[in-house]
Amino acid sequence: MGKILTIHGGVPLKGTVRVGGAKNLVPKAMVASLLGNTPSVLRNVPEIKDVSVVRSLLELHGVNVTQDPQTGDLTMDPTDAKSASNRAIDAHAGDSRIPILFCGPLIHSLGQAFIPDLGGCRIGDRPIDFHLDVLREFGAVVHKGEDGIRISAPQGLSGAKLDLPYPSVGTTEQVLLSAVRARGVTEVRNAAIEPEILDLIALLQKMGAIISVHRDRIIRIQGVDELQGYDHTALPDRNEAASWASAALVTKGDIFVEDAQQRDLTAFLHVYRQIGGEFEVKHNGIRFYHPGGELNPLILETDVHPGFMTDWQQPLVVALTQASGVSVIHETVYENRFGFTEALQRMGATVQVHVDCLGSTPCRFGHRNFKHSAVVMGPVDLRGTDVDIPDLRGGFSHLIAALAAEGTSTVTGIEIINRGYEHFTEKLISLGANVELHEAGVKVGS
Ligand SMILES: CC(=O)N[C@H]1[C@@H](OP(=O)(O)OP(=O)(O)OC[C@H]2O[C@@H](n3ccc(=O)[nH]c3=O)[C@H](O)[C@@H]2O)O[C@H](CO)[C@@H](O)[C@@H]1O
Ligand SMILES: C=C(OP(=O)(O)O)C(=O)O
Repeated sequence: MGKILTIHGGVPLKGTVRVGGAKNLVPKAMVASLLGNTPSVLRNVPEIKDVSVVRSLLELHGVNVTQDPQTGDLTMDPTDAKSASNRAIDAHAGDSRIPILFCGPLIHSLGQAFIPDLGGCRIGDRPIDFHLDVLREFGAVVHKGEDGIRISAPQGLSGAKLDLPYPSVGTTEQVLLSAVRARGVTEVRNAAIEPEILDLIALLQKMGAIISVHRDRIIRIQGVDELQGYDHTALPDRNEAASWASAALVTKGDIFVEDAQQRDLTAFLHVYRQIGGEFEVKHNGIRFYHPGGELNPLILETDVHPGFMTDWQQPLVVALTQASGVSVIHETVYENRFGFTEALQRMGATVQVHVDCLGSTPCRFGHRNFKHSAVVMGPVDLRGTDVDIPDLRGGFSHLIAALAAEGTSTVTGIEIINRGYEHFTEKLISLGANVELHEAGVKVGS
């Protein structure tokens, strides 16, 4: 039986939380360790589900993974890498999106890869066509089976000239992790340039990779025969930081987010200030707080970096339910990221979702049946209710709405939160939240 979180709302969250290493970098950095011929050391590793899934997959492939009990730093030694049985790999079907990134490294070290069905948040169809297309351009052969995808490269991987249909984060990572040891030069146009991608490039550069980043989203990679292990400290999780910032605004609180980095949050901070949230950038983090008074509504579009990150959208929508007036949000990255607003409406929020592109940039989802724009009217008084967490950020949004609401909420599916927020309940309690966690009828923390 899963855990149940009971939330007694109405308490402003106040105090300090430290964000861990980025969920959207750390598991990929772990995959990169397979490319080296000596051990890699990864620091600032969060205790989240994707890390344990990738650790298990690395171990199945013969990588010796050890963790420092004090610091949590991971050492990954790939010198005895070996093929794993499809059946063992398939036990991780549906757990995470990261397995698709094993393709290049496994082909380089073992000649082939088997990829189980992917997991991740259900916020759209999330196809992997771009990934498979670029792998084919590198010379890989893709066999789609009932249980997963088998990829081989009888002639090895060769550099390619690529132009992505969209600056996909995962596909850009696929290109990097495949091209660094491919024969010859790769050039990728329309690449993603998110901070986590640049951190992955930094780490690959430490391994000996030859990579240059150019203007207009162009990345060039000169393949090399061998790479060494790396010693790298993961960048802090900007999405966790933005989530806590929204929590401060929604609960009328004051949260110091230790290790939050301004340079990775510029677009978020700009919007936060427009709404009427206050922040103070310090040498070791950022303080986020509600200054009192009314919040302002706004018009917002999510976009690829350096735009407003889609993973910030869901928690911020809760803050917009507290703004005085009408806000319009156009989600241009995922076609189905407003499902979470149904529970917000049950809590008293006024949110309408539309299939039209309600923004200045017509997106890939316009004139199709995707409810990818939202109109939010505020301010409203939120009231507690029962919620079942649908996905990572939608779940965080429900939790902060419940924390701000009048009355009690009962939350199931809380395990999903562990995909992106380490020690979540402990952090909430340290911020003064009035919550109780029950497991199979037993209270385990309050
Ligand atoms: C583990 C991880 O890092 N997850 C992040 C990563 O996801 P992920 O790497 O999956 O996201 P992508 O940037 O690839 O996806 C962006 C868009 O491209 C589409 N697409 C992508 C690949 C493909 O083969 N075909 C295709 O159509 C997707 O459906 C989506 O609509 O970047 C997203 C966008 O910043 C973030 O929200 C996720 O938190
Ligand atoms: C969409 C997200 O993650 P994933 O790509 O791992 O599903 C997220 O972190 O909000």
